[in-house]
Amino acid sequence: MGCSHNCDSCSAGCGGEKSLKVAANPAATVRKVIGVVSGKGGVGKSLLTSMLSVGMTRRGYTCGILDADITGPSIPKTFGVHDKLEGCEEGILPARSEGGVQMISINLVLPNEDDPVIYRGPIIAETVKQFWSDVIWDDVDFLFVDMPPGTGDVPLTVFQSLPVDGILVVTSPQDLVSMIVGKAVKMAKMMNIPLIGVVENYSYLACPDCGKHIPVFGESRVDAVAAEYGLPVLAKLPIDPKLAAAVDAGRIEDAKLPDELAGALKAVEDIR
Ligand SMILES: Nc1ncnc2c1ncn2[C@@H]1O[C@H](COP(=O)(O)OP(=O)(O)OP(=O)(O)O)[C@@H](O)[C@H]1O
Repeated sequence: MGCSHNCDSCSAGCGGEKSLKVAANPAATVRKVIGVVSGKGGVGKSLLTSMLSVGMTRRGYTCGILDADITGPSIPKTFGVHDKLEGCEEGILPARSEGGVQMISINLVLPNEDDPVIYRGPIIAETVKQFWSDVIWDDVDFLFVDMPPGTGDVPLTVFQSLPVDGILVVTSPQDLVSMIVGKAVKMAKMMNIPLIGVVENYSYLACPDCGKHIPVFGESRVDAVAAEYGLPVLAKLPIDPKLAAAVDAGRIEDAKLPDELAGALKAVEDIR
């Protein structure tokens, strides 16, 4: 039998290694929690998180985003959400995009969106935990957690504290793919978190005149590396200026998502 993470009511006698899992808000319902991680900044992790939520919402699921990138939050802006969060006696109510994506982000709490977040590590970790324990997620099928890059404090907190059902690793052709995927695989294994697969972003640019695929950041090596770790490559996403413009305008929900995203959406759907 798997660990229930409740040592108080368990008789397994496994040595008393207490679970660090944090209980969700009693009024919240979240069916699956998916982490989106990357080895370094700027590879498109937040855009992928947003597109997965939009894509799964279009497939009829209720989606939420927990923006765990506390010092570099970008999710609300991508969805054009600027209202401050509200609460009730039971907890914090997530903000909602026009399309119904629920979200929580430090940017929805700060007096001004461009205020910097100057928190010490332990405060950042507590904030992320509160985004789980205090928020009344409303009947969410898939909660995507946008993680800061790397394998630092916040990913560790998320993996230890939240019931993560799987993670997606985002890379770019430029990345030191082998090392980055290797680190993510090892961390996930150490923390007993299933790896769903790898998504390569910035794979190519389609020439607007002839449609030829130009590998702007070099030839991809993601297939060989993913195979080495027994992981599927779920998508190779193009550089798409229209997507960048939609993000900048806060209109990601109006954007045409790349066809290549279908593999990643299916992989998420399959973990139901
Ligand atoms: N495939 C793409 N086509 C066009 N623009 C993209 C693409 N992927 C990402 N971008 C743009 O590149 C910028 C960086 O992307 P994003 O913020 O998603 O990266 P990130 O990995 O989350 O970065 P950080 O580590 O800072 O959180 C954004 O402006 C985003 O809109």
